[in-house]
Amino acid sequence: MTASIIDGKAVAATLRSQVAEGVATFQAQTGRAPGLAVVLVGEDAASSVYVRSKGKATVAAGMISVEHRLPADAEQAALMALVAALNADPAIDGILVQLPLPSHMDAQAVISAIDPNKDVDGFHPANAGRLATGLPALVPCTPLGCLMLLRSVHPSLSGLDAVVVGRSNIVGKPMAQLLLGESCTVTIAHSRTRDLPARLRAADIVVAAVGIPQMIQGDWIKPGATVIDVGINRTAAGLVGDVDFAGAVEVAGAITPVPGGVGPMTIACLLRNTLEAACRRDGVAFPL
Ligand SMILES: Nc1nc(=O)c2c([nH]1)NC[C@@H]1CN(c3ccc(C(=O)N[C@@H](CCC(=O)O)C(=O)O)cc3)C=[N+]21
Repeated sequence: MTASIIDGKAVAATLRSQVAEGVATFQAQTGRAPGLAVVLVGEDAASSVYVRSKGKATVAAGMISVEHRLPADAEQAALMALVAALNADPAIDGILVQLPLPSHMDAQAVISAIDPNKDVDGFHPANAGRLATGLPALVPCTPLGCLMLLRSVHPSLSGLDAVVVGRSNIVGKPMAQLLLGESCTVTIAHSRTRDLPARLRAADIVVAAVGIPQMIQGDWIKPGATVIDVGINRTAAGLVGDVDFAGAVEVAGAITPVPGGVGPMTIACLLRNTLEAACRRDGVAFPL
């Protein structure tokens, strides 16, 4: 069996055009465009890749894109002051502080300082708690994008066995919450999990978010399973995921490529979340 390739670029393009339509309606209703502020502290390779595509996509969707750069040695207080100013800025609907932050900064304190209503990353404890309790929340972009890709393969996920590999606050934990909300039976595996291959061989859905290049082998995949690869690892061989694609594509039913899978969905979902935050702030209907 050879898996079908899930075209994240195409699904993301559709979502982006839906967001652009929603932005036009929002502008007609409110007389303004949604605004997204991205804050970068220092230089990080992954963050720079992300920011390049994101700025273009924000403007293409008809939104206002604002970028703030602080030097790598900036004081925490300077970043906190910037976040406070963006919280108070009526033209800004979404605030994204690029992670990772330099090690002298307290990332959790910064995330907690963002107005939860402008937290388009969905990383604020208020949004994490709302997601976990089933309340309306801004949902982290990467897991939301993964869910949309899964839905493009499985109109219903109810009762399926899902294994999320990775337990980060950014991907693994919110991904597990979303899958639970879809009535999957969810396992979160991580570096201390015993016999990961055996657990994966029982999984209808695998979401790989470990950050180890090509760690998950093809013969760990259940025949016909759907594999979502969140990994973006730069290696000598180029950009690779957390899954050994060449092996897994021979066994899986459907699989995301790297690049062209989850990455483009993360950016499209960021635009979606920015429109959602703007609609909520202005009390107009969110069309998506
Ligand atoms: N607060 C915060 N939120 C984030 O969401 C966040 C962050 N910080 N820090 C950095 C990481 C990284 N990230 C990516 C998103 C999309 C692609 C992406 O679109 N990748 C394309 C192209 C990759 C390429 O060609 O280099 C692809 O996978 O097809 C990559 C990386 C978001 N991040």
